[in-house]
Amino acid sequence: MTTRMAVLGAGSWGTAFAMILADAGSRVTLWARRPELVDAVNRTHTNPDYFPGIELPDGISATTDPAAAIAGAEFVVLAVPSQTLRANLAAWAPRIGPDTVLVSLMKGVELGTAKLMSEVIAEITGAGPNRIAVVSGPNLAPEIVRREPAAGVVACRDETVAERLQHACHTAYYRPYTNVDVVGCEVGGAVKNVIGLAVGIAEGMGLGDNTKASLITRGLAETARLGLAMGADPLSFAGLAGMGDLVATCSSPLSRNHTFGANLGRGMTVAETIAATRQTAEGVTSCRAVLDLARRHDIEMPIAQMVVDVVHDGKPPPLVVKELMSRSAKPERR
Ligand SMILES: NC(=O)c1ccc[n+]([C@@H]2O[C@H](COP(=O)([O-])OP(=O)(O)OC[C@H]3O[C@@H](n4cnc5c(N)ncnc54)[C@H](O)[C@@H]3O)[C@@H](O)[C@H]2O)c1
Ligand SMILES: O=P(O)(O)OC[C@H](O)CO
Repeated sequence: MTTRMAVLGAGSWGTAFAMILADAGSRVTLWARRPELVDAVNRTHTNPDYFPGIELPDGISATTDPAAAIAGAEFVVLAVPSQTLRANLAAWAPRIGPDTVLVSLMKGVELGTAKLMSEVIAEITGAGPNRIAVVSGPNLAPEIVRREPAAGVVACRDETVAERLQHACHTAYYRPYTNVDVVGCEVGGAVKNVIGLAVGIAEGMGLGDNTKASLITRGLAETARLGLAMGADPLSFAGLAGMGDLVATCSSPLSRNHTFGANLGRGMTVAETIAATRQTAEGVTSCRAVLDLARRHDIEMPIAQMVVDVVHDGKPPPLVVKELMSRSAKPERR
């Protein structure tokens, strides 16, 4: 029997992941807020707002009615901005069945609570860890919709559930690996956006590859420090949701976080950069929540601090670079 999937959120990654699921053989109902977009998906099999000219598989249909999308779905895939998930899910939760698996595509931390998306899902729906999964890894949506080969991670504390999801999103161009370390995969995904901003800032300032490689490597060190304090498996940070995603985000002009940082490094103001960014750059808000999380776990995250200083406290990039470089000397493993 064909598996039914709901993807709630028809932005960049929601649309690309719906394509993966449909290419892997499921029937996918994509929920979008705007009737014009729903109409375009159903009539023309395209999402003109995000991927003009890309033909979506026949297995995808769209609706503005979340209840219609959720009804009968084995997996409900959540693809909205991290900061709106709580409110969205509160409205959707009464429609979600007791056996449905909830899948987070999001890479952010909730501002105010410092909660990971899996924690918000558990809190709002009451779902246990065997019904909450996360997809992460180096998955720039514009490359995925061109069906360029990529690998990803599907994480769930229950390995059999992770394997079911793996099967549901395994295609000729998308190779998902299972992982039971949900926290590690989520921390990797959320913090890489913040490091992507930092690398973008450096690039925009005209700094070169030594600077960028140093930020990536020390960024991974601070990601792992936070993850370990939260109970993550250190090996996850050497994997696709850690190093893999960091490399993609920090090297690609397709990354919204990287581009946002580069605009700031070039001298654009935060307001100008926000105006120029049509899509979700999670690190911009999540950097403050990541720092909050670090404080709660008594962890130092100097690069995340530098990003907050620039993005939220208006410090000029050259000043934060100077501050970062004048920190006291220490052993590499601390
Ligand atoms: N784009 C990528 O390449 C990519 C890859 C992996 C993970 N992600 C993650 O996926 C998540 C979603 O990102 P995206 O790229 O799809 O962003 P996006 O900006 O392209 O799309 C977000 C979607 O959410 C909708 N939305 C915005 N505000 C909303 C609200 N208040 N209520 C309901 N819906 C709302 C938008 O209309 C849009 O359809 C982010 O956490 C991002 O980090 C993105
Ligand atoms: O465009 P970004 O910066 O949100 O990054 C997209 C994906 O997370 C890359 O894996």
